[in-house]
Amino acid sequence: MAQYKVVERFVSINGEGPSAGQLAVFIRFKGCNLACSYCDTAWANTENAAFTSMSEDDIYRYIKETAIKNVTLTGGEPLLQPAIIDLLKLLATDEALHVEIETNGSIDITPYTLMYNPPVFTMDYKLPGSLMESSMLVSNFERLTQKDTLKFVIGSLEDFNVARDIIHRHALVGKCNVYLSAVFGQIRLEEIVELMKDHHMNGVNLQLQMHKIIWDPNEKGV
Ligand SMILES: C[S@@+](CC[C@H](N)C(=O)[O-])C[C@H]1O[C@@H](n2cnc3c(N)ncnc32)[C@H](O)[C@@H]1O
Ligand SMILES: Nc1nc2[nH]cc(C(=O)O)c2c(=O)[nH]1
Ligand code: SF4
Ligand SMILES: [Mg+2]
Repeated sequence: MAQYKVVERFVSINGEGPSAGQLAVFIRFKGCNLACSYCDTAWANTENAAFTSMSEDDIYRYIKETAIKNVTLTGGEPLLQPAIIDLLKLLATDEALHVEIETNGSIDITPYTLMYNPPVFTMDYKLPGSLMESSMLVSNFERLTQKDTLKFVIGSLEDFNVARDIIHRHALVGKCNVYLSAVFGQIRLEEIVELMKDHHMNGVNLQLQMHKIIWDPNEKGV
């Protein structure tokens, strides 16, 4: 059975995305192919980050032990785990679970959208301030459905303008959820709201990272 590198696992309220405010069990995988300027989990992406090697069965057993229905797979970049499709297929057999995956927009999600009972995707589009925009795979937009979310993490006016242009050009509102989030501590939330008002951004959600409000923003495992 395949092994997965898990850097942390915990139960918390989901602070982000379409299930924000609900309890979720989090599995955070090691390693990422990008290096966003603002990454709040860069520690999980270093070569020497401590991890637990877990099989699909180990992960599934842990999830069931928590008795929590919502599962969030994150990282690092979860789609880099070589056998992630096997884990997703195992979790998909359990209709009682609601599985979400956070992915960075650089990896083709097609195989994971075509499977039986696919997970809910929150996919980032990395904006200029991340310094990772050139890695974005725009073809992924076509794979997102109404249950999925395309998310833009904004750190500047330039980021906002690029996000707005992409939302408009690809007619994303109505195709999937569209979320704007702030690079934590880098831009005032009022500024984003004013920009949303100025540009009549109907159907777009501003999301806060609730866990960074509830707990110390640098706290792990929450
Ligand atoms: C740590 S990433 C892991 C999943 C995947 N690698 C990705 O980037 O989507 C989870 C989410 O946290 C967001 N994030 C990371 N650092 C952040 C920060 N400093 N402020 C706001 N959001 C941040 C990412 O943009 C992403 O949406
Ligand atoms: N509470 C909490 N909710 C989250 N939603 C997405 C997270 C992530 O790091 O992907 C996250 C996280 O790290 N903590
Ligand atoms: S893609 Fe996600 S995990 Fe990777 S560096 Fe960017 S925010 Fe961090
Ligand atoms: Mg996080």
